[in-house]
Amino acid sequence: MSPSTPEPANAAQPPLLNIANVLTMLRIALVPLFVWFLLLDADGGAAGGIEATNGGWRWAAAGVFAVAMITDKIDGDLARARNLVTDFGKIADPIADKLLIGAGLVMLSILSELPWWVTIVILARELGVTVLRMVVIRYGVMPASRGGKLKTVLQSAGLQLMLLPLVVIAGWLSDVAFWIMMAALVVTVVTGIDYVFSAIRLRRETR
Ligand SMILES: O=P(O)(O)OC[C@H](O)CO
Repeated sequence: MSPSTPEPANAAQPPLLNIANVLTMLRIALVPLFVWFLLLDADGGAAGGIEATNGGWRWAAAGVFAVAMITDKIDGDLARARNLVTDFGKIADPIADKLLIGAGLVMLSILSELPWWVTIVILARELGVTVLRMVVIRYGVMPASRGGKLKTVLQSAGLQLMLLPLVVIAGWLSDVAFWIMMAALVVTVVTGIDYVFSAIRLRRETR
């Protein structure tokens, strides 16, 4: 897990309104739609809760999630290939990922498909790293590390599988989804600690 390399804030920046940043904002805009589709699919469950009916809306929610995660890959690639990397993008991109993945985790816990403790540990790390980024912004921008990117890939893959009505397709895929989510949990915690060291380094280097 290599630590992220803190970067001093860029003086000369590409225009803020560029295709990579627009895709990031689109990803944020897809979050309410994704949650709405999951709610449309849900029905009254045991003990007054709600549970998935695994109907068409669930497929639609899984589709919106897939589209949003594809924009994550595309905006990163575009930003690097066309020199569109901005400080705004470095901060907004991880936030967009966290909103989408956070919404997915909370919804799966509400639907009793993911233990709340998994959701809480991941959300605590994501919130902590976001706050840390804001706190150290006066020293420079702390971009996503390679470990952080791996964490997002594992979280997205686990969530994407869990969002598909796997019980209907093949039960064993539920186990695969669960273990990917456990791997995501471990990488989430380890990279969270790694960012703390990165922030300390960034502060030391710019003092
Ligand atoms: O580990 P973080 O918090 O920097 O997030 C990583 C991003 O989601 C990668 O796109």
